[in-house]
Order: sequence, then structure tokens, then C-alpha cells
Amino acid sequence: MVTRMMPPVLTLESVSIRYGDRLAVDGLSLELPRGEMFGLLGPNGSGKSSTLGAIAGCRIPSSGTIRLAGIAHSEQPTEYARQLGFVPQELAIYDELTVKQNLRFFGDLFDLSGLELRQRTDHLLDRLRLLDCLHRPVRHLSGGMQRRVNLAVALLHQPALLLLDEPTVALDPESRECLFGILADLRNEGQTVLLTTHLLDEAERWCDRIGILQQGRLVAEGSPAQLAQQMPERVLVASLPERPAPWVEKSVRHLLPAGSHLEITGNRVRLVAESSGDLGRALALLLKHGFALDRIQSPGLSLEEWPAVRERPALESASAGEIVCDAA
Ligand SMILES: Nc1ncnc2c1ncn2[C@@H]1O[C@H](COP(=O)(O)OP(=O)(O)OP(=O)(O)O)[C@@H](O)[C@H]1O
Repeated sequence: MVTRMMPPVLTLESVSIRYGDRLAVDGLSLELPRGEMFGLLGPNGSGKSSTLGAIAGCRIPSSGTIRLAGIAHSEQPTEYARQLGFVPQELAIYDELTVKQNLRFFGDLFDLSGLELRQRTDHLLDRLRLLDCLHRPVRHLSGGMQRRVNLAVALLHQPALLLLDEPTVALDPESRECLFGILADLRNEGQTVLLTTHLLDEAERWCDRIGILQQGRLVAEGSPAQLAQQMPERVLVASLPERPAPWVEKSVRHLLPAGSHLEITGNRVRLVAESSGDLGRALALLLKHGFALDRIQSPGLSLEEWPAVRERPALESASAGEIVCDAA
């Protein structure tokens, strides 16, 4: 539920962050409207944490401006902090305290007390599926629950922006699903969410908009559908009902077009080529050599492959499903 007519909750204008000579973030501009879930993606070292640190007010950008609900951190740091709920990568709660004690402690920091604190706590415990563990020390909870307690703490003071740094790292698939389900519910109620991840699949599934950072620069930005349209179809994933004999696999690898590569993990095959034409030729080769492929998909590129595409704008592009099998 994105309300585009309202002023943006978060605005970054030409933000750069330096560590000595190293330019970690290079002229980043971004606007987040109310009720949007935005995923900032990028491989390790691309500048995600530096960006989040600056938005959280922990790091002063070398240049550019950041405004949260119209407020600049440098002008009104306390009011800025009130607009922000931050869930860092490392847990930022007291693991020897119970869930309830943590919520009380952090509620105090935001001058919440009495009936207001109780109502807010009850609401969050219910929404974040934490009612059963109210009196348990945080250290006795599962990783997923601990992450949800940290989320409850960040939401206590009803911030305009919820900021999460790699919220699903080290979580099992069920806990990831649960956490993103909660974030999606919050977003549907108007909460603005900005999170970092290095998992494209995760961002594509849950985020309204995605920004891809490469070496500190925003190289792509848009809805998952818009980003998919910008990606030439050079990758193909399929499953193998049975693995071909090692000698067949080896000889096929030798025959693949230059720049193509084939990964086989368990019964999953992933084929990456330099162009859609090469992808078609490589696919034809696999079929000719008896690879029985099931459920062929063309899922787009992974983050690691994205810069290679950006650097080769002249690459052939093809629409989804356009895979030509005419090679001999
Ligand atoms: N305190 C620091 N001093 C010097 N260089 C730093 C510092 N923090 C980060 N960097 C450098 O800045 C660049 C961006 O780092 P940053 O941690 O923001 O990236 P990231 O995308 O969050 O990476 P990761 O996913 O590994 O956390 C990297 O080259 C990193 O080595």
C-alpha cells in the first residue's frame, strides 16, 4: 500500500561516504514513500551497511543530505532518532533479560510508560507472535524469535521508518518466511521499511522496490518486474531427473560456447551464457547429448552476474522464453 502523493518518508540526496581514501558510497540518491518495502541489495563490500549506518545517524556522510520525515540528523538528532526504528545485523537487545523486561527497558528510553507502554507492548507481542515467550530470557529463544524481539523493540515508539540490516542472515527458511510475513503485514498497514539483503530471490519476492548497489553506486532501481525487464535472459535453471554419466558431462562442458558455464548441484542444473543466442546453443547441446531437463526456467541474473551485464550494454537481450535451440 504505497501512498505516492504524500511527502517521502526518507530522502537521500547525492550521499557519499568515505573511509579515508576509500569511497564506500558514491552519490546515492533515493526516495522512499510511506508504506513501501524497499530492498537494498548488493554483494559484500558494495556499501549497504555504510548506507544504513548513515541513515541510522551513526555515520556522517562525507557529502549529500539525508532527511527522515523531513528532518536532517544534523539539525534535530533527537527528533530524527524518534522517527527511526533500527534493527542492526547483530542483536541489539539484552539477552539475559526476558522479552518483557527488554520491551520495558527500551520503552523507557522513548519515554513510554504505564498504560501506553502496556498497550503498545501487548499489540506488538501479538503481531510479532511473541506472546508465548513473554517471560523467557532472550538467550533461551530461537534465532528467529530473538530477531522478532529486536523488531518489537525497534517498533515500540512507532517510527516512521523501520530499518533492517540483513534481517534474515543465519535464519532457517521457516523463520525467514515468518519474519517477511510480519514485515509485509506491517508494510500493508503503512509502515515504511528499508532492508538490506544480498539475496535477490528474497528481495524480488517481498519488496515493492529494489535498489542494487555495486561498489557504492546504485546501478539499478525499480520494482522487481522492472528490474527483470532490464536483465537479458542469459541464465537458465532446470532440474535433472537423473544425472548424466560423468564422461557425457565432461565432453559437453568442452563443447559449450566460450564464456558459458554449467553448474550441476544435486539434481539442479544452472547454465549461464554470454548472450541469449549462446544460451540457446548451449541448451541445444545439452539436449543433444541426452541431458533430460525438467522444469526449465529462466530466472534472471544473480547479483554476482549483474555487473558483467552492466559492463556490456551491447549484449543481445531477449524477452522471457526466447531461447533458440538451433545449434548443431
Ligand atoms: N570502518 C571502515 N573503515 C574503512 N573501510 C571501511 C569501513 N567500513 C566499511 N569499509 C569499506 O567500505 C566498503 C563498503 O563496506 P560496507 O560494509 O558498507 O559494505 P556492505 O555492502 O555492507 O558489505 P557486507 O555485506 O560485507 O556487510 C567496503 O570496501 C569496506 O571494506
